[in-house]
This record gives sequence, structure tokens and C-alpha cells, in this order.
Amino acid sequence: MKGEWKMNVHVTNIYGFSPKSVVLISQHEVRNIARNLGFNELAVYIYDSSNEPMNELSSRYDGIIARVSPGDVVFFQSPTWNGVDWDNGLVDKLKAYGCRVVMFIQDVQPLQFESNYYLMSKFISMYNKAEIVIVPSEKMYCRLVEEGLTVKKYIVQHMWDFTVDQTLYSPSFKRKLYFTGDISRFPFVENWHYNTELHVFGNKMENYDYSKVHFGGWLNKTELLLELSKGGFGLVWGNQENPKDEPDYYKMNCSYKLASYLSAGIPVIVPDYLSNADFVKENNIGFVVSSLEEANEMVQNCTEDNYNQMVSNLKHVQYLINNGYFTKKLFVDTIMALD
Ligand SMILES: O=c1ccn([C@@H]2O[C@H](COP(=O)(O)OP(=O)(O)O)[C@@H](O)[C@H]2O)c(=O)[nH]1
Repeated sequence: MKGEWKMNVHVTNIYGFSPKSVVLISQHEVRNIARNLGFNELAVYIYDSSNEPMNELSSRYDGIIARVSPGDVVFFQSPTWNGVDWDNGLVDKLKAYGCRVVMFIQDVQPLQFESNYYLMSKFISMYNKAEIVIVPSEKMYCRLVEEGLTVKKYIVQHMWDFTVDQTLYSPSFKRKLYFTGDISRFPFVENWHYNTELHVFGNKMENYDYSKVHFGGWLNKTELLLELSKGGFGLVWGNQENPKDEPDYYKMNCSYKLASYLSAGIPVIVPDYLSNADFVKENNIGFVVSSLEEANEMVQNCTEDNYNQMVSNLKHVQYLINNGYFTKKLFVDTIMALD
């Protein structure tokens, strides 16, 4: 019968974390971009489900997928942080209702935290239920295949978006570095001993030595973009000061702070192991370095002309990130790749 069913596309999105949580911020950003493409949101609340009876959990899943019909496509932003068993249960429910699942893999907890490695087979079995997987990098796809991933169709994310609809400053040349993030994960901040000033933004931690950096506390998106866009360089660095000690995870991951710096229009300094280091080099929008010492030298030796050239080269990438084009492309490429 005509007009009985029309395919819809949905995207999961988490609620319940602090508004300062980067996983929440990034999933909401993806949802906002998806909305512009007409996708529907499947809201997932984060809670402790360890003692939840099976029948209650099942009703909860039913509520989450109420708008979903057989044949619809669901982009599953993974993980939801409710635990892999919970996520597997939701995927099973979606499939039982005839949905086509695309696993948008953003963090792989068994690789992110050594103590979670034992959960790898459960994650792989969940990923294998998808028709297509979206991975942060080519390297991550290869790693997951080594772990047992059998999904042949994959799309590489390459870059996060950081949408902006406010007017920013035009960055001017300043020999200063910005670093944003949860500094408990980045101990080099406490040991900063280079000439270049390091301006750090993020949640304040107790018992932490901030004396070597300029610490500005947590800024919301509007404040952060205004501050960054005044000028300087955005620093991306891993969890270890020495890249030789850096675990593989950060090398396969897609850095969120990279997108936030580029969205403000400032050149970046990234470690050579970063999955999108080539992108920075090819577009001449910053420096790729192998140590923090080299990062310091690059800033100190950069001329105003060189800086302005990079700012100008950045305009196109900035436009793409500010308008969500990397994520839109991911969505479009994935939908086109479905059989
Ligand atoms: O004051 C701050 C500090 C950080 N952030 C956000 O936190 C992100 C950094 O997160 P994280 O360190 O997890 O990024 P990654 O390790 O993926 O590069 C930035 O991009 C911002 O979006 C923010 O909004 N305000």
C-alpha cells in the first residue's frame, strides 16, 4: 500500500553527565548537526543500571526506541557510558525491531583504559552487529580488525566538528600556547618549563601545581572561542610528556581539542603521532613536532608573516568545522554506502 512507511534516520545521544563533560558535549554536537539533516534523536540517560531488573530494562529500551520503525537507520554514538552490556542490549533491541545499525565508534574503552581490556570481546561482538562502522582513524579500524571486527564497510571520521554561529576575533600573532582539557589526564602541564607561555583552560583540580602556567578555569564554548580566537597556537598533546611513552590509544583517536582550536581559527601544534598530523601538515595550518621542546621552538621561531599565512590557510577548514561539514559528510557517506 502506498505511503505506509518512510525510512527515518536516528542518532543516539547521551544525557545525565555534567555539561562540562566532553563526551556529552561532543555527542550533543553530533546530534545538532544530525538534526539539520532531519535525523531524529534517541535520547539515552546515563545511570547505574547494575541492579535494574530485566523487565524494567526492557521497558526502558522500548521507550528509547519508540519512534523507530523496521528498516530505519540508527547511528549509535558509542559508547553511551552505560556499560557494554547495556549498549549490547540496546543494539539487540534495535535489531530485533528490524533497524539497521551504524556504529559510530568514538571511544573504545577497552583500549582507552588498560583495566577495561578484558571487555574487548563484548565490544567487538557489539560492533559486529552493525552494517557499517565509523571509526576515528584508519589505524583504529586495523586495530579493531586485529581484535576480531568483521564489519567490512567502514568510514573514517578524521575530524570532529565544533559548530560556531557567533562572531569571533581575527587571530593576531602572539607567541603563546593554549591548552584545553581535563589536566588530570595531561601531567606535562604541571611540569611546563619552556619560554612560551602556556594558557590552560579546564576544570580546576585540587592539589595541583598551576604555578608554571596561566590557568583560566573552565570556559563555556562562547567564552572559549572568543579567548582562543584572539590569537596564539592551540597545543594538542597526549597523556605522556615523552611521545615514546604514549600509549597507542591517543594515536588512533580523533582529538576533540584539535577541532576546537581550528574552529577558533588559530594554528595548531600537534605531536607527529596524531592520527590527523598529516592533515595539519598538508594544509599548512600549524606545526607537527616530536617533542614539547620542539613545540616551544616552533612558536619562538615563527614569524608574524608565517603565522598570518597559516591563519589564512585555515579559513577553509575553519568554515568546514564551524558548519559541521565533517560530520555531515560522515552521515551522507554512510547513508550512501548502505545497500
Ligand atoms: O575551559 C574549557 C576547557 C575545555 N573545554 C572543552 O574540552 C575539550 C578538550 O577535551 P579533551 O581534552 O577530552 O580533548 P581530546 O583529548 O579529545 O583532544 C575542548 O575541545 C573543549 O571543547 C571547554 O569547553 N572549556
